[in-house]
Amino acid sequence: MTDVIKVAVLGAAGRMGSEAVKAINSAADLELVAALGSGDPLESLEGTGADIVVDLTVPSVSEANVRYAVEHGMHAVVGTTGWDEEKLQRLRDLLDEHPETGVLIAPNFAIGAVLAGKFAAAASRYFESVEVIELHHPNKLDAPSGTARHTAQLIAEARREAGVAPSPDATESDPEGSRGAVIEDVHVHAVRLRGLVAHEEILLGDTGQQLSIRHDSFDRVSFMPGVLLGVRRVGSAPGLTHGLDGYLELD
Ligand SMILES: NC(=O)C1=CN([C@@H]2O[C@H](COP(=O)(O)OP(=O)(O)OC[C@H]3O[C@@H](n4cnc5c(N)ncnc54)[C@H](O)[C@@H]3O)[C@@H](O)[C@H]2O)C=CC1
Ligand SMILES: O=C(O)C1=N[C@H](C(=O)O)C[C@H](O)C1
Repeated sequence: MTDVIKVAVLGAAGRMGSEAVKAINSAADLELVAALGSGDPLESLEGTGADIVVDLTVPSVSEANVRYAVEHGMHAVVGTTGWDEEKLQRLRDLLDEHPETGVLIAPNFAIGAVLAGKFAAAASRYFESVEVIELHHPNKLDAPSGTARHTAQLIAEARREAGVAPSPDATESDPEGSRGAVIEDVHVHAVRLRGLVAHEEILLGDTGQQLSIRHDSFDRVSFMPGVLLGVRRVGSAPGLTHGLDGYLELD
């Protein structure tokens, strides 16, 4: 019989954390050994024997949580947003000092969202224009979403490699910022609407045609297979993996 993986969830009372607790409790090969909320010190992890920390908290604390895990010999699976290039580089530097440890930073755990990003990047080489729209519930703290940022970066990278120019745009005046955020030359628009969960649409346009690639998470259970995949894989994937696609055979 293979060993059971011991898992600690940070942000366990949150929307994602509470789903993750249920998913881990339902998996025969995983054991939930700690479920921490905002009042609980990280030191409560001591003595739990946790192999993996799952971070589903808020952007302001996620980096410190992951550093603590790595420095205490635990792998980490991270869904929390806010991991910009500076934070990622600091994490790579830390992992260089802990070469056995794995960290997965997953902007989106839903397989459909991962595929939408990959498909959009591939398609964006063949279209003159591309823009990203993300749509979420109004309780979301950050905008644009981590997923939309990641998608824009994948698109920008694919277009750079293919020598595609930035999308044409004749806008001369936009005092209210109607054209959205610009992430590596890709415009990203954020909608917050009661009733929504997590949605992303990538619009690709060229003369006489448009391609739309859309993903909808209607329920947070959509993220759980990805969380469980991360938990099962991170211990055998040392270093930093940015994006769940790093654990999938998609290329
Ligand atoms: N990667 C993915 O697939 C997904 C990522 N997310 C991201 O995950 C994060 C959490 O999202 P939600 O669950 O919707 O938010 P939420 O606000 O419902 O949950 C966050 C929880 O973290 C707790 N918390 C805050 N500081 C803490 C600390 N120091 N230690 C432990 N717990 C702490 C809060 O009290 C709260 O219960 C966000 O950054 C969100 O964007 C959300 C959905 C999917
Ligand atoms: O806050 C959310 O809800 C979500 N956050 C992640 C993001 O910012 O991309 C993932 C998903 O979109 C849901």
